[in-house]
Amino acid sequence: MASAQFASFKVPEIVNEPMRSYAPGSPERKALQEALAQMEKELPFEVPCIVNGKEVRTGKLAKQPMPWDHANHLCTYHEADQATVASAIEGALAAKAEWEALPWNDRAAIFLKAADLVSGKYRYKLMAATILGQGKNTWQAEIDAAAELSDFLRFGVQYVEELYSIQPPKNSSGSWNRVEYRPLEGFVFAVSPFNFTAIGGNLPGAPALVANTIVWKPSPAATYSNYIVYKIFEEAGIPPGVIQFIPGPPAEVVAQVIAHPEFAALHFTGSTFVFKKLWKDIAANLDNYKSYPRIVGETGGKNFHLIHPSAEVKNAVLQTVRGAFEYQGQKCSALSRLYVPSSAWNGFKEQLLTEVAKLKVGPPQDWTNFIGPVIGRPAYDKIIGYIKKAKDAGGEVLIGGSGDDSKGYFVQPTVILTKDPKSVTMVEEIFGPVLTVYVYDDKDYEKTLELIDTSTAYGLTGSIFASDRKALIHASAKLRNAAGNVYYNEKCTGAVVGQQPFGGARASGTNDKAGSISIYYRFVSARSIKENFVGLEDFSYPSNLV
Ligand SMILES: NC(=O)c1ccc[n+]([C@@H]2O[C@H](COP(=O)([O-])OP(=O)(O)OC[C@H]3O[C@@H](n4cnc5c(N)ncnc54)[C@H](O)[C@@H]3O)[C@@H](O)[C@H]2O)c1
Ligand SMILES: N[C@@H](CCC=O)C(=O)O
Repeated sequence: MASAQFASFKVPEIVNEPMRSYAPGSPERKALQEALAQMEKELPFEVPCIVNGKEVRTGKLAKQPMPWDHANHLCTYHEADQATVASAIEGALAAKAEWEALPWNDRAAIFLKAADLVSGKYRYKLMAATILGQGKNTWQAEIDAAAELSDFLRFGVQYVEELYSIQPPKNSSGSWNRVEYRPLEGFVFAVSPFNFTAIGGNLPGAPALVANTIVWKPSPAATYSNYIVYKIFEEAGIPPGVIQFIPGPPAEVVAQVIAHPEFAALHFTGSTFVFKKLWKDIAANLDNYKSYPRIVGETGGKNFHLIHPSAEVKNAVLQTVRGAFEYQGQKCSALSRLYVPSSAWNGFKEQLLTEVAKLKVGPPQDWTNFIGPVIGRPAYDKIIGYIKKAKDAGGEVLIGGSGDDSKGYFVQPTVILTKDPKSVTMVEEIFGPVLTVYVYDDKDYEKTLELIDTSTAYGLTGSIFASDRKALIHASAKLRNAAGNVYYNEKCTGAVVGQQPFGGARASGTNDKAGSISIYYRFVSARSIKENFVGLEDFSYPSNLV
């Protein structure tokens, strides 16, 4: 039976998923409340591995504790053992031929349907899992699990449509040139972080959209929300084997997968330390691979706000509060070093401390809390340890500085004043609600630009606050390589798919820009095709004639 053929088609118009307000009395607040109550009543859930569309229960159990109530867990999950990992890889390779052969419009339709399931039928369930399991408040869960995830899926279709349409502009007479965007040979390995449910979906989703098959290891601290994402892919029509869901002990699972000869690409988001380790392990295994693996990794940050003397203080203060403390500073983009001119410091400080004092800390499902828990015991200890190190190095805690781990992992929003712009909390990624301030002498503005550029290994995000346009242009030029996402008079977090392609260079990653067309190039292997229409009459050239 002949299948439908489209030489060309138009994908539906893609727009950003509108954010819902969750204001008191709104239908979305009621729906989310119901989803949370239902989930709290039914937990803990049991999560299997999924290989070739079938649930695998290895019996090797691990828990995803809830960070606001660590005595209880959201789910128990079956950790992939060696046999499960091996069958996930073989199954992904076996599923490849049929997935590659599926017409593009059908693949696109599956992802558009997945987006609608995220933003519709499963919106509140996904948000509830992100709130209870990853400790996001409602607004942060809406940004992530509802809006960003559906945006990744929908805009992805638009970007791949654009990519496939990039064709050679010229043809010699009697011939026709085309470029075919093949998926990579082998399978793609997605390793995702805890802090964004959307990134969990995008790491396997983006390479699958361009016809790769994927082995996906989610973060242990985001297992349940990521499992729901997997089930959404399945309901949307992604065939068995195309995405293999294998939670498990990170180091063991990852080592086994990247040792496979058909490992074709790593799609990673997480810490710089782990990414560097994986890159070295892949390099050490290079002779065993069929192809050169593609390595895509978006990693840590040490993001800055630079306040110019001409900045509008109220806006700079409020953007600083959001940038540093939303989601407890657990965004790769979170603000953690602030540079304020001495001429503005007194007023700035007063407003900053007044606003920070208003931030309410507590369980994420309580509507009034701005700050929830940090993700777990290691994170809590690390953050408290950094506050101590900063104090030991002479830093002055202006507000916060303490935590309470008796029920959940709560750290008070903390502002530290330092006289040393290269002190530990000005240069190392903390990944918690800790902001360090360096007050620069106005006459040292140029030196401060140099400091911002050179004092950390990272290059992810940064913001410049100035009302003087010349100052903005100058600082932006000087800090050109200090951030892959730079903002003017706006906080350094909150990139939106389709609006600010996201990622940074230096130690922050390969800067392949999630949420843009460029990420898709990394997961295709182009083939140039030249077709000749006119046969040769003779092998010799005119210049051979005498
Ligand atoms: N640049 C970005 O776009 C971006 C986005 C989100 C998070 N991040 C970064 O991610 C980090 C926070 O996320 P995280 O705590 O989940 O990161 P992480 O590095 O601890 O974990 C990321 C993934 O790697 C796995 N992993 C951990 N240790 C491993 C090991 N030894 N061997 C193999 N795999 C291992 C984890 O299980 C997880 O799946 C921060 O550094 C943050 O800046 C970056
Ligand atoms: N894209 C998000 C950060 C993702 C990393 O954690 C932002 O721009 O705030």
